[in-house]
Amino acid sequence: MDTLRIEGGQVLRPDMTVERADVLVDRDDGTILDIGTDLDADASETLDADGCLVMPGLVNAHCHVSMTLLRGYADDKELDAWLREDIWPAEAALTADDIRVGAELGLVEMIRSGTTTFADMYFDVPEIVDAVEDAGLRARLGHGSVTIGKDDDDAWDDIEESIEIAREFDGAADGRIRTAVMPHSLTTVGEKYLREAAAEAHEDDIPVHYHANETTDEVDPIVEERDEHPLSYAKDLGMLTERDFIAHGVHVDDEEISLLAESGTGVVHCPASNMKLASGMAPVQDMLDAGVTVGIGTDGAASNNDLDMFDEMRDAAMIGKLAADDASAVAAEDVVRMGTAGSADAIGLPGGALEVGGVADIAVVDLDAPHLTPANDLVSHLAYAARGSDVRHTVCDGQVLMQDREVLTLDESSVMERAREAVTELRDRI
Ligand SMILES: CSC[C@H]1O[C@@H](n2cnc3c(O)ncnc32)[C@H](O)[C@@H]1O
Ligand SMILES: [Zn+2]
Repeated sequence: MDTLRIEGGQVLRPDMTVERADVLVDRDDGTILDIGTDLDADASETLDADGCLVMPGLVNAHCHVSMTLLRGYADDKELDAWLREDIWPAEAALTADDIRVGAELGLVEMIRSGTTTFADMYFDVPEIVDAVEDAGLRARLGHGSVTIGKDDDDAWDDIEESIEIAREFDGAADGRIRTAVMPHSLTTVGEKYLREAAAEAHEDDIPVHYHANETTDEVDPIVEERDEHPLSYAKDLGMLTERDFIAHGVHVDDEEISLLAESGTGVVHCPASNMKLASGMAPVQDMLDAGVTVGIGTDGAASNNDLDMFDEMRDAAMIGKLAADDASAVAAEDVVRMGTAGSADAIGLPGGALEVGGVADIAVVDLDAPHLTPANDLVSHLAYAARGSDVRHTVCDGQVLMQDREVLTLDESSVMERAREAVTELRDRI
């Protein structure tokens, strides 16, 4: 058997306790064989975790990974103006090669900061599939459809593309890639298209993922036109089921929180994007109290402006307290759980916890840094003090993606060089 032993570290267990232990991984099937102090001495390969915390790989539950190319391209605007005046015109000029190199750049950033799994909505999805296959991460990918501003034929083509992509690539990369049908939002996709997309997705047991209740500009027109709140509309459309998950969920009222809890629909909280675009403060503690499955996502690098899930957990804790007007709200344990198991549950992928028989998706965090000293409480450090750059090794599906801060699956400097060139040419085209 081909095995990997991560040795000498402290391990974060699913109940948020930390204990001294080694982790033994079966690299043939990518699962955890054992966790303990007396493990079989021989392993095919070892990773040193002395002075480190071994934790589940982080799960970025909502992203547009190729938007790394638009990092810093347009800042300091609210969502609608940002999308219409800057982002959508720039995206119209992106080529398939741009999408590929933007995805690779984002995947390098994720691997470097301990993210092993992500969910992504974009276009030219086959390029993203290839990049994920090479990089070795786990992902739920989908084509984002928009129908406003399109004639009926073009609108149906876009919806059909989302369904076809979801069917074609589900199970790709030895099962590491799963898919979803991804209509962009409840206001940018028309009612009949949403209904059909959800029905077709669910017929094949494929989830639906969309932006919802992100800004008041998005909520108010639905309430005015339909006399119901967006998530009640989504329920009528068949888009609020246990396998589905929404991004943002900022402006949700109590009734909508109950709908989310009853249906089991996941919510991906995107605190940095919500702050940067001044979209609002999501009632995260209320959602947790109601039993909603809440994960965390970075959103794209153009509204964040990085893909570091440690940053995101810290932001989630900070804004969660502000939103609840309660310093005990959205506590350290809560955000670490949301950035790992909560996200994995929301997007319906394995991972998010280190347990025997579970997938070997692991981040090893180097604690030997001034900002992580002293080690009073390691869960507190993960939530409030650690940074993506503290990650020393990243493992996904039993494969080592980064060892001693060297990314093994992608050529980092070549990716960065190609990304710079792509953006020089892109800016000429826009
Ligand atoms: C049609 S593919 C996905 C689409 O979503 C855009 N996008 C990026 N961030 C956000 C956000 O916070 N809310 C809504 N839409 C967003 C992205 O630029 C793509 O066009
Ligand atoms: Zn988004």
